[in-house]
Amino acid sequence: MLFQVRMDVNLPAAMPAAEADAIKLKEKAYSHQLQESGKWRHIWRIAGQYANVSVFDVDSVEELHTLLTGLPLFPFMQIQVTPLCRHPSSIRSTDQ
Ligand SMILES: O=C(O)C[C@H]1C=CC(=O)O1
Repeated sequence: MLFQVRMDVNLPAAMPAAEADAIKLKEKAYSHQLQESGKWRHIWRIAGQYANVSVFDVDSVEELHTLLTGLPLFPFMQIQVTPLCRHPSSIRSTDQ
């Protein structure tokens, strides 16, 4: 099951830089692990914003929920989830 996920990050202005850097490092490692597993298919920065658009390939909505709530930055994110299905005009398989 494919889902588009938009993540908008809002770290508190009062958060010490070292704490923010530590969370971002954990987030990067978590994200790399999920990208390597194939669960997190795409991640794109939204130009000019501390936000991304990602595509997740998961077995269930519950799995997506578990992965998203496990993000180290989850407490500081607004997340929008959009289910995706194959477009009839697409020349690509869902594997690409
Ligand atoms: O920077 C972001 O968009 C937030 C988050 C998502 C992956 C990651 O490494 O950080």
